[in-house]
Parts: sequence; structure tokens; C-alpha cells
Amino acid sequence: MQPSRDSSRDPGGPKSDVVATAERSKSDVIATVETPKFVPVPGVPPRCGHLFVLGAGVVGAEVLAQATSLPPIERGPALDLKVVGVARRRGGAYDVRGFDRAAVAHIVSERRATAGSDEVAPSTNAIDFPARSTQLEALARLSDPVLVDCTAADGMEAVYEEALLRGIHVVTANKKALVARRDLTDRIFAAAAKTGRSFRYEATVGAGLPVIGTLQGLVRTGDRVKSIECALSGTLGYIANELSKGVPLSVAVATAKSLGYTEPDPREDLAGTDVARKAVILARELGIPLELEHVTLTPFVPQEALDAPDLEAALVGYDATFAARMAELRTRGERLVYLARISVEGTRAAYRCEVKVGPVAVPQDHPAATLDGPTALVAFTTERYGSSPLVVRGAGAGGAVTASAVLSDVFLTLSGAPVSSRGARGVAASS
Ligand SMILES: NC(=O)C1=CN([C@@H]2O[C@H](COP(=O)(O)OP(=O)(O)OC[C@H]3O[C@@H](n4cnc5c(N)ncnc54)[C@H](OP(=O)(O)O)[C@@H]3O)[C@@H](O)[C@H]2O)C=CC1
Ligand SMILES: N[C@@H](CC=O)C(=O)O
Repeated sequence: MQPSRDSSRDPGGPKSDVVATAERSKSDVIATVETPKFVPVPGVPPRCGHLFVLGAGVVGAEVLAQATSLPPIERGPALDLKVVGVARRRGGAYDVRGFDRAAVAHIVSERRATAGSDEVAPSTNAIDFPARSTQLEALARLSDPVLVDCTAADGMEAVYEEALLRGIHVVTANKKALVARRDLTDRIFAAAAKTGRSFRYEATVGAGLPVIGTLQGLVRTGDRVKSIECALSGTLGYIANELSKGVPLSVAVATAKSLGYTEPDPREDLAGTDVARKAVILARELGIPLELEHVTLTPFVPQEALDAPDLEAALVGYDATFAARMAELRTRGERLVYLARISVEGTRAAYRCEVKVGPVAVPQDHPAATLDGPTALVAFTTERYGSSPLVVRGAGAGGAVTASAVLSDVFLTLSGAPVSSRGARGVAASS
């Protein structure tokens, strides 16, 4: 049941903020804004989302930690979360009563304690969490069930479709199902439409940054997107910065991994595949039926390094090459950045879309040259944002920021915000 937002049932009434701060300093009172305060209605339990989290790594562990230590609700509808399931490669746990912070910390630390050599060779097989159908069936019986995917598993299209058809909402940080063959991805959206359940994926592009939501807002309001230029790899942004400070390539990659910026397999970052996936997700939001193989992709490091069985050793072999390249760029007053550009020309009926992803040397005053650490930047040039693009910028990788985007998606889901019908009018709304 939806909690009431009836402030008249608050004994303090709409001015309760002022009453609540009356004993604080004078400046506190002056700064107080008189907004209605929504308090839980006695006898009406908060609406509670039941989460089943797949993956307890960098992102999953943070999702679990944040979901089990939510700040008290002061304003807005009372929404609560209960983590009832966690699944990893090495098994999982399910308890309909929910896990508290200590229990999820135990589940996460168990993973770390038992992490063995296979941690460096992450499985990307289709996820097969124990008795999947039985667990989805159990989850579907709870109120507001949400499946949260924090793995990098392949083949999740079928899992999302099954969950949605069972009436379970899906929130994902995993890009792979969104860039599967278009007909397979479409089945996910069709299942969501059929059951009226929500499928959200803000964390897949730009981690915690509001990239998908911003683009959906432009598309939904009839703007016409002409190009999207972006530095979308927190990992490659971080590595390029480190290189410019004289840090060897192999060290910068190892540090990016230890900081939780890379994909489980850093080859996916270094090959540019991760950025290509993000570009495809954005293009598909525009209604363009793009497949990964349509992206013109240049890797960040040579293909031979990516093909080597021992990536770390292979990267050491390129340390000197990259150092020399950086020195040369410095003398030219340029910076190395890794960019994606999606450009769309023409009308909705007849358009041309080009997607290019690769390393670029840019002058020091280029917006992407000013990015620090794992910062990402996305610039939307549209009919409305013609001379001054709409820019989204901030940390583009890392567990904490990504987890907050995942949980924001969960809260949007629970608050019943309308779900996107992807790519409806983006290409040329005005044509
Ligand atoms: N790190 C970041 O900054 C961001 C990451 N993402 C995305 O989030 C996802 C997770 O990334 P991250 O947390 O860094 O990765 P990790 O490698 O740290 O964690 C992955 C987790 O998924 C589990 N897992 C992997 N494969 C399977 C499988 N086939 N079946 C069941 N469980 C599986 C692992 O199990 P086990 O614990 O047993 O090893 C692990 O708990 C990825 O899809 C990534 O692209 C999105 C935005 C930003
Ligand atoms: N490995 C990715 C993480 C977010 O998607 C990146 O570095 O951007």
C-alpha cells in the first residue's frame, strides 16, 4: 500500500520544520524553509522493496551496504528496502526476513576471504544462481520485488525477461544485456511493457552520473539529438591521467583495478569494448538499432597486449612505448583522452548515425583534457542545446557512486515513476 503524504496528520502541521529547529541557533531558524514535512502515518507501514542482489563485488557490496544503512526518511513517501537475496558465482543466500548490515557484511567478506585465483579470470557465463526459477518465484511473491544485477555476466537478457514476466522489477549496472542483439534486448522491454514492471539501467553509462535519465528527458520532450561526445571510461580517464604524470602503463592499470574502476576483466576497458557498449546503449536510447559491430573502435592498448595470456606482463612490455608517446604529446601541448562520439544526421525517416570510439590527442584546453582521475564527461548537442551543449560531468567509475545510481533506480521504481519506452522519438523528433 502507498503511504499517505498527508501533512495534516502531522501534529506539527506544515510549520513543523520551524518548530523542530526552534531550539537551534538563530541562523538555523532563519535558514529554515517552510515546506510540508511528510512523516510516516501511524499504522501505515512504509512501502518496502524486496531486493535480490546478483553480485557482491565492487558494486554489489556497496549496493548491499547502502541498502542496509539508509538514512532515516524525513521527506517524501516512506519507502524502505529489504535485502532478501544475494547471489554470487560461489553461491548465495536467501532469507525472506531480510539481511541486516552485519549479515550482508558477512556475505561480502566471505567472498573476499574465499577469493581465489579465479578472481583474476572472471566468469562471464550466463548467470545460473542456485535454483533460479525457484528463487524468482519466491521473490515474485513478495511486495515490490526487485532483481538487482551487479554482475558482469553474459546472457542476462533471459534472466531479466523471466523476472519481468514474473512481475519482478529489474535494475541493472551490467551493460551486457542492453547491448545484446537488438531483438534479444527488445524482449526485455517487451516483457516490462507486458507486465507493467520497471526495467532501469542508469548505472550502465557514467556509473552514478545522470546520463540515461538526462537523455531520456531530452528525447521524451521532443528535442533532437545531433551528437553525443563523451569521455565515458572512468578507468581510461584515470589511466591517461596517471600516464601524463609519468606513471608506467602497467602500474596505472593495476591501480585502476585496485580502486574498483575497471571491469572485472580490465581487458574490456583497455580494448574500448566497455566504452563501445555505453555508446551503443546511448544510441539505442535514440531509437537507433545499432549493434556493437557497427561501432568504429580503436583500442586504448595494442591488440597484441589484449591477446596475451598474461595481460600484466604484456602491459609491462608497453610501458616504454606509452611513456615515449606521453612525452611527445607533452611537447605538443596535448593530452591523451579516450572519447566516444555518436553523431546523427538526417531525419527520422532517413538518418545516418556514426559511432566512433578511440584514443585521441586533444589540446590542453579541450573539455576532456581537464578531466581528473576517473572523471567522465558527456556533452549532448541537440536542437535546443545547439551552441552550448548540455554537459554531465563527474566521477564515472567506482563502487560508491555506481551503487547510489543503482539504488536511485530502485527508489524510482518503487515510487512508481513512469518507465521509459526506449528510443521512441529521439532521432529526429522535429522531422
Ligand atoms: N566498477 C564500476 O565502477 C562500475 C561497474 N559497473 C558494472 O557493474 C558490474 C559489476 O562490476 P564490479 O562490481 O566492478 O565487478 P566485480 O568483479 O567486483 O563483481 C562482480 C560480482 O558478480 C559476481 N558474478 C560474476 N559473474 C557471475 C555469474 N556468472 N554468476 C553469478 N555471479 C557472478 C561475482 O561473484 P563472486 O563474488 O563469487 O566473485 C562478483 O560478486 C559490471 O557489469 C560492471 O560493468 C557499472 C558502472 C561502474
Ligand atoms: N569500467 C568502467 C566502469 C563503469 O562502467 C569504467 O571505467 O568506466
